[in-house]
Amino acid sequence: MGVSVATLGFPRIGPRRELKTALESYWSGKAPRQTLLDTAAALRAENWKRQQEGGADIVPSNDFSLYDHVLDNSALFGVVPEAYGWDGGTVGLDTYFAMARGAAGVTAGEMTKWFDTNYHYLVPEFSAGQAFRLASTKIVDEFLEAKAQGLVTRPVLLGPVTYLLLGKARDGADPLTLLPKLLPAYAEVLGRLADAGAEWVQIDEPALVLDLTAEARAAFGAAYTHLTRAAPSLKLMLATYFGALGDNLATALALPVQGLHVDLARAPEQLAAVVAGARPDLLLSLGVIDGRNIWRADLSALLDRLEPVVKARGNVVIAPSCSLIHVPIDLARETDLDPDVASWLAFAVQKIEELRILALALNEGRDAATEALAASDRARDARRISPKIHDPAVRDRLATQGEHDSRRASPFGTRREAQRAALGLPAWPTTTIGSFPQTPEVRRARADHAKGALSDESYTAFLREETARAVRWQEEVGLDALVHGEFERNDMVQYFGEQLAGFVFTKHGWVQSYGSRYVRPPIIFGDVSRPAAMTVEWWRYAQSLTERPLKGMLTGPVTILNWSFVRDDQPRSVTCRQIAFAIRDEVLDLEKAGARMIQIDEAALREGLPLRRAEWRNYLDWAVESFRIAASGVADATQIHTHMCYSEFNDIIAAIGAMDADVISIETARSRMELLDAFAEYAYPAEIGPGVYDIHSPRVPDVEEMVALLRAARKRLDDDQIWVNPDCGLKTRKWEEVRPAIVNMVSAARMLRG
Ligand SMILES: Nc1nc2c(c(=O)[nH]1)N[C@@H](CNc1ccc(C(=O)N[C@@H](CCC(=O)N[C@@H](CCC(=O)N[C@@H](CCC(=O)O)C(=O)O)C(=O)O)C(=O)O)cc1)CN2
Ligand code: MET
Ligand SMILES: [Zn+2]
Repeated sequence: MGVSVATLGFPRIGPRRELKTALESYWSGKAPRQTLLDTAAALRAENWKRQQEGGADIVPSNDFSLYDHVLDNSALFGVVPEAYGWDGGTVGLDTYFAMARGAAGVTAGEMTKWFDTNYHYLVPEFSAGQAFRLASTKIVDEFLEAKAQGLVTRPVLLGPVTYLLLGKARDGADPLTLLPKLLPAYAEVLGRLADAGAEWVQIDEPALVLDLTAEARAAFGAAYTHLTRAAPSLKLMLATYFGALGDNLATALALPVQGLHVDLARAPEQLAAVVAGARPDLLLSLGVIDGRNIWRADLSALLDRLEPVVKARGNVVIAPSCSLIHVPIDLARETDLDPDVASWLAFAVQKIEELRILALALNEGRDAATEALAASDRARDARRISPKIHDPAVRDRLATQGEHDSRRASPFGTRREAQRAALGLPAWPTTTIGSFPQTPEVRRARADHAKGALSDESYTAFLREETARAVRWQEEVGLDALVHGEFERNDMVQYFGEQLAGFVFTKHGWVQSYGSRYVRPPIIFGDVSRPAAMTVEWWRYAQSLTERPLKGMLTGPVTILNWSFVRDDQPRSVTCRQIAFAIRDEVLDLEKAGARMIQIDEAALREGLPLRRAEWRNYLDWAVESFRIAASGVADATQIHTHMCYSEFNDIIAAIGAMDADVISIETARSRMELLDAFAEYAYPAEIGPGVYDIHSPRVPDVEEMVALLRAARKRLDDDQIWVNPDCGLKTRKWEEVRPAIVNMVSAARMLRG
C-alpha cells in the first residue's frame, strides 16, 4: 500500500454556502424539510466525489453536520437535556435545532470555542443520572449513503474521552465518571458500522494534545481497551490534532488502536518521537499539511522529512493536520486576488492536491512529480523575497516602541473619577455591544454597492439613514451609552482588515463559525499599517445626532489576529504588535474627534490562548501588551471599553485585569452568571457588563429573567461596578427580536435602580 492520502473532514458549507441557504430557508418556514435534507445529501455526495477525484484514498463520512458535529454526537448518544421534551426515540430535527438555537420556551444549549479555533460547538450537557443509548442513525446512514455511491468511507466519530471532557454535568460532577456508562453505547455504534461494512473508523481525540490529569489519561486506556475488544473486526484510526501529544505521547502510543494520526503542522518536532515510539504495526497518519492556515506548503522540505519515515515504515498515511473545516474550500474561485499572493496560498481543494503530489513523489520518486515540486519551490522562494510583505516604516515603529506606549497615564481609580465627572451616567448604566441587526436590506445594499449597482453616495446615504434610525431608537428606549450600529461593516474583523495595509481578502473564502454563521477571515500576508482613519466619520456622524455618549467601536489587535489567517514567516506576536499600533492610531483619532468612550473588542483574546498551560504566559504577555498599546494613548477621562464573548475567564482573569480596560462586557447569559465568580474572586476593580440577553438565540428574554441575572451578578460584584448589556452584538438578530429584548433590558436596569 505504500503511502496513501487521507482527509479527516471536509468543509460542509458548500462552495456557494448552499447549506446556509438551505438551513435558513428551512428555519424561516420558506422551504420544507425535504429540501434541506436533499441539499445536505447533495453536498455530501459532491464532497466525497471531490476528495476522491482530487487524490484522497481515504475519505471520511459523518464529518458532515447540519449544525455542529459535537451536537451530532450528543444526538447520537441521546444526550438531550430534559427541557427539550424529547420523547426518548430518535432525536429528530426539531429537537436537534431546539438544542442548537433554542425554541419556544427553551433556551439553546451553551456554545463555546472548539479548542483554539473560531469554530463553536454546543457543549454537551449531562444530567445527574445521564444514560446513553443510540438515538440517531446518522453515522451509519451516511456511511451507507456513500457506499451506495461506490465509496467505502472511513466514518468519523468524536472519541468518548474528548466528548466527555468537552461537556458539563448539570450536577457539577466530573463528566469522566460517566465513561463506563458511555462506552457500551460507543461499542454499539462501532458494531453497527462494522456490520454496515466499515473497515476503518476515524476516532477523534484532540483532547490528547491538552494538559491532562492522571484520571483523564487513564480514561483513554480504559476506553480503547473496551472499544477495540467490542469491535475486533474494525480498525481504529485515533486522530489527534491542534498540537503536540507531548506528555501524552506514551499514553497515545500504548492504546490498542490500529492507527494514530498526529499533527505535524502545529508540532513538526514530534515526528521523531512518534516514529521512534510507534509499534511496527501501528499505521501512522502524518498530518503534514496545515489544516488551520492557508499557506501553500513547501513540498520539497516535506519530502526531505517524509522520505526517511516512509523508508523505515513502509506503509504511511499522509493527511492534513486536522479537518479542513477551518479553511476555505477552493482557491480557484478567487479570481480577483493579487496573483502573487494567490500563488502562495492553498485552500482545502489545493491541500488535497498537495497531498496527492507528496504521495506521488513518495511512492514513485520525486522524478514523478518534478514539475509540481518545482512550482512549489518557486512559490516558496518568491514569497520569501517579495517586496510586498516588507514595510520598513512598520519595522521602525516597532523597534522604537517604549514602555510608555502600553501604559495609561493614571491608575483606574483616578480615571474612574475623571470618567464619572465627564459622563454623568446613572447607576446600572445600559448599553449594547455595538452591532444592530444586519437586515437583508443592509446586506443587499452592501452587495449592490460592491457590484457597482448602487453608487457610493446612495450607499452612504442608506447607511446614514440606518444609523440615524438606530440612534433615535436607542434614545427612545432609554439606553445610556449608545452605539452607531455597525451597519457599514460586513464583519468586525474583515471591515478593519479591508482598510489596513498588509491584508488581502477572498470573495468566496467562507469558513463556518457556528451553525449557519460563517466568516471570511482576512489573510495577513505583509507588514500591517493604517493608511487612513477607518471609523471616525461614522462615529462623528452618529454622535452628532445625540447628546448621550456614543461609543467609538473598534476591533482589537488580538482579535484581528486570531480571526485572520496569519503569515507564518514571523512570530504572531510581531504581527499582533503591528496591528496594535494601527488600532492605536485609530483610537487617538476618535478621541481627537471627541469620543468620550471607545470600545476595543477583544472577543477572541481567550480563544488564542495556547492549549498547553506552559505556553500561556508568553501568549498572554504579548496579547495583553498589544491591547494596551492600542488603548493606552488616551486621556484619563476617556473611557476604554472592551468586550469578550463566551470566554471562560477563571484561568486568565489576571491577564484580563492587566488589560486595564475601564469597562468590560462579557457573555454570561447562557452560563447563568457562573463566569462572574472569577471576577469576584480576583476582586476585579473595574466595571463589568455581564450579558443578560443571550443573543445567539431568537428568544426574547423577559424582564424578570434579566432582573434575576442581574441579582445573581450583584451577589458577586459591587452595584456600582455593574453595567447592563446583552451578551454580544445584535447583528445576527432581527429587529422584531431586538426591540422587545432591549426594552425589557432597560426595564430590568430600572428595577435595579429601585
Ligand atoms: N470573524 C468573526 N468571528 C467571530 C464573530 C464575528 O463576528 N466575526 N463572532 C463570534 C460568533 N461568530 C459569528 C460569525 C459570523 C457571524 C455572521 O453573522 N456572519 C454572516 C456573514 C457576515 C458577513 O461577512 N457578511 C457580509 C457578506 C454578506 C453576504 O452573504 N452577502 C451576499 C449578498 C447579500 C444579499 O444579497 O443578501 C453575498 O455576498 O452573496 C456582508 O454583510 O457584507 C453570516 O454568516 O451570514 C456572526 C457571528 C465569534 N467569531
Ligand atoms: C463577536 S463580538 C462582537 C462585537 C461587535 N462590536 C458587535 O457588536 O458585533
Ligand atoms: Zn461578542
